[in-house]
Amino acid sequence: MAREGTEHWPATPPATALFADDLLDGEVALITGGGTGIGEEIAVAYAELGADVAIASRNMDHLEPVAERIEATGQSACATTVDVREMDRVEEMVETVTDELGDITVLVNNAGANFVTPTESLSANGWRSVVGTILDGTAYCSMAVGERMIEHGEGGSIISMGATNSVNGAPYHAHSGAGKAGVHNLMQTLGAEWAKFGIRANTIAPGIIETEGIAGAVGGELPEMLLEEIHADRFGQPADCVPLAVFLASPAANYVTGAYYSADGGHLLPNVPF
Ligand SMILES: CCC/C=C/C(=O)SCCNC(=O)CCNC(=O)[C@H](O)C(C)(C)COP(=O)([O-])OP(=O)([O-])OC[C@H]1O[C@@H](n2cnc3c(N)ncnc32)[C@H](O)[C@@H]1OP(=O)([O-])[O-]
Ligand SMILES: NC(=O)C1=CN([C@@H]2O[C@H](COP(=O)(O)OP(=O)(O)OC[C@H]3O[C@@H](n4cnc5c(N)ncnc54)[C@H](OP(=O)(O)O)[C@@H]3O)[C@@H](O)[C@H]2O)C=CC1
Repeated sequence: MAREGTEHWPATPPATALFADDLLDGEVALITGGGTGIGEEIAVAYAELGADVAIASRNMDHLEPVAERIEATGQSACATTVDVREMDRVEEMVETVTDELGDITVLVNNAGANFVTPTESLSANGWRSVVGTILDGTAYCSMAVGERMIEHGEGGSIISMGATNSVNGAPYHAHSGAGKAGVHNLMQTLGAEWAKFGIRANTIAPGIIETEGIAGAVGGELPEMLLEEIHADRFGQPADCVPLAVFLASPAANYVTGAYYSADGGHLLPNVPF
């Protein structure tokens, strides 16, 4: 089974082959969870298109190599540790990024957590660990960055990673699905409330994207049987999520807020005729 691309569902080309190379000139982007998986792809693509890029997560070992990739494009990088579940740490992160790179104009709430478990086996701490990262983390980062965007007075773009598991519910994803549903609702609220400040807030919902994170979440390899539910007949790659993230950060999306875009190869579309 081809994973990178198939005849009818080819791999998504690199951002530099799709967008003008100065599209994000002058932007300062902060990407939480930017040291791995989808966040890493977005971080490097933003830098290749002219943005200065900050990346933040709990483990500096994840961040340093990506900071080097960002700097290799000629843009400035900032790598700083944070646990997005703690508001004080989030405030420190925003302070550090602003001091090092200037006012943040694009926030990507990409830090995420998941593990697949029967709900009857989920402990309160397990619930908090995932919902805290997904929903509290997205809220804390949006509030801390949004406050500064409002003060700065030049608008901005907030992009959050949702997930298709939040749309219809998904067995064994109680914490993740509920948290991601909250993320989309939060982006809609911020899109409405902060429109008067020129701040846009949108959600990208990846389907099943092959990353080490999801492999860990399902306890190993993605089961091949999942492909039966995906019309594209391949799992997604991190690069499949990048064009939406570039679009939403760019002036091409100047009239787009509160929107929800899936990149899922048709995963949510019915596959039976009834
Ligand atoms: C369609 C796909 C949708 C979305 C996909 C993605 O997001 S892919 C991206 C995915 N990427 C990532 O997930 C990357 C980030 N993920 C992580 O850092 C960890 O996986 C984390 C989410 C557990 C948080 O770590 P941490 O150090 O903060 O926490 P901790 O280790 O201290 O555990 C806290 C509690 O959770 C419990 N628990 C844990 N595992 C299981 C399990 N399998 N089963 C049951 N329970 C489990 C653990 O027992 C404890 O509860 P207890 O015993 O005290 O009552
Ligand atoms: N892969 C998939 O199929 C799907 C992914 N998504 C979402 O896409 C996003 C990226 O996922 P993906 O790239 O697959 O997975 P990864 O596990 O690679 O990415 C998650 C990132 O979040 C960081 N992170 C986790 N917890 C925290 C925390 N408490 N504070 C700060 N950073 C944290 C991790 O870094 P560190 O360990 O250094 O803290 C890591 O870089 C997530 O929001 C995920 O929920 C949604 C649907 C499907």
